[in-house]
Amino acid sequence: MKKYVMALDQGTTSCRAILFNKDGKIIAVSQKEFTQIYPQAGWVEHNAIEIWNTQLSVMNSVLNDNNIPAEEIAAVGITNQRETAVVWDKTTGQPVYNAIVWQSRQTAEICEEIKANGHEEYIRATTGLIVDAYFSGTKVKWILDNVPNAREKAEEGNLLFGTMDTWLIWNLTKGKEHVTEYSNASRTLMYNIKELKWDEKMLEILTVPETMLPKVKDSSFVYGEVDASFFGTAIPISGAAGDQQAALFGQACFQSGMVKNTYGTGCFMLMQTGEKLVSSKNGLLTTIAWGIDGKVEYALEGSIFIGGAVIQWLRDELKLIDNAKDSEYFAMQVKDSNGVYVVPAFAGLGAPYWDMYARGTIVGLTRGANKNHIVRAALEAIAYQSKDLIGAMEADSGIELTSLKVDGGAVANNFLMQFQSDILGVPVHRPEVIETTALGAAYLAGLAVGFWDSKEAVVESWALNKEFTPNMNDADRTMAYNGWKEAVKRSESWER
Ligand SMILES: Nc1ncnc2c1ncn2[C@@H]1O[C@H](COP(=O)(O)OP(=O)(O)O)[C@@H](O)[C@H]1O
Ligand SMILES: O=P(O)(O)OC[C@H](O)CO
Repeated sequence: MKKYVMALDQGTTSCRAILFNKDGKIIAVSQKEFTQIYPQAGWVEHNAIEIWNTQLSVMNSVLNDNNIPAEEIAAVGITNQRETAVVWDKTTGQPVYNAIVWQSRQTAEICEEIKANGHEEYIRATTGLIVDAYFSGTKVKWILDNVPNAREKAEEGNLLFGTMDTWLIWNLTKGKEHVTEYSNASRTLMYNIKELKWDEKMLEILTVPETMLPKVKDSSFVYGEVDASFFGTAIPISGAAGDQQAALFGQACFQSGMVKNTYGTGCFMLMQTGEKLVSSKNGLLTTIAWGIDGKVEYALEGSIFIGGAVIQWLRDELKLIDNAKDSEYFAMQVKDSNGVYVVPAFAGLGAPYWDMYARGTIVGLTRGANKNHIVRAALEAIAYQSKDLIGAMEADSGIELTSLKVDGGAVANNFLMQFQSDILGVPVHRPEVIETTALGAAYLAGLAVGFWDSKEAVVESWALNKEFTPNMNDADRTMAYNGWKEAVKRSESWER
């Protein structure tokens, strides 16, 4: 009897396997971190084989540790860190280079060339994206240009490209399926989001042979089966989406104008715009939310590169805290940040600034500034960055935000949530299940195999955990936010 759907959440810092039951409740979780590789300042890479092994090991442990037979799994759904690009040899299955991570800035020069050649307008209109090292396309070009013999092999048709969904499906099906879906394709800089096909001109600009690219399918679709040799029985792989789009789905944002913000390593705010493709005039991205039954829906997105990662930095590099949770305690020891602002532009700045050369800074330090103020300012920075996006989103969509649905690991922090509500001036709604990314992937997979009948099941399973309401007057809000804008200016263009 099929009792569960297994969601694989292949995130920036860890792999998770999560089992959901029919009510959309979490039954079991297994999670494991993998290595972050920083070959040079501003570069971030992952070992794709380590990611595959880590993902497989958490799939095994979530079943074995909980005595759940694989026969009880109705389907596997995949959600993943987006844009991170891996290129591998299709005969050996070996990557020709590390996966280049979405945060990595090593393709900034390629981006400058593309801009100098006047392609920015075309790229925005065709892909919905901005010319920035963030997206997969320039990463693939970098690998082909820099790895010995890679371009030759690619032109002979021997190399394959994939984002992490594609890489996992290829491995889970033992090399039978080279496939992706709409939401991940829309982050590659190579996909035409209007005509729904790989874009010839983009492939020319990026010098990427089309033979490397996966087939693009619906987000709720049986792509293939987990090979029976892994768990003793074959399991359909029947849903996939980039993690931010999966979270939008898991938050049941099915009507135009609904917004969610996910606070993980980065911080990503998405507004669902239905079948309408809204072009941003304010530094947001246009992206595909998902494709179901051949029908594609769109979203507007504000992408912040460093969200919860600033808290990891306080823990791992500055050693100000022992664990992420402690940040709430220290922030609450002081009544404000004492004029201190942390701008965590460690990987440049994403929306709405799009500055590949910005770098992190702390401003406003005085003799009275202490550890608590810095911890508090780091948390506040996550909320300020999110506020930067709201104005842009309201202007682009013509819809005024009246509340915000949140999810992701960092929303466990009550101080952060309260400050977010204060600085936005609207209520913040935290759901019972904050793993909405995995939940979205589970639903996409379960819908394709009839485990759930319709999207209504997602709406029914959504439950409020806590509402945070604004408790700051307008003058204080304006003053605090103006300080943030000044601080951001100090970080801009630094590396240039
Ligand atoms: N209580 C907390 N307060 C602040 N940040 C937190 C807290 N718990 C987790 N985080 C941050 O949230 C991030 C983990 O969230 P998660 O959704 O698991 O991220 P991802 O999917 O990107 O790996 C980490 O960057 C961590 O520092
Ligand atoms: O690993 P996360 O959850 O911060 O998500 C990364 C994003 O998908 C990058 O675009």
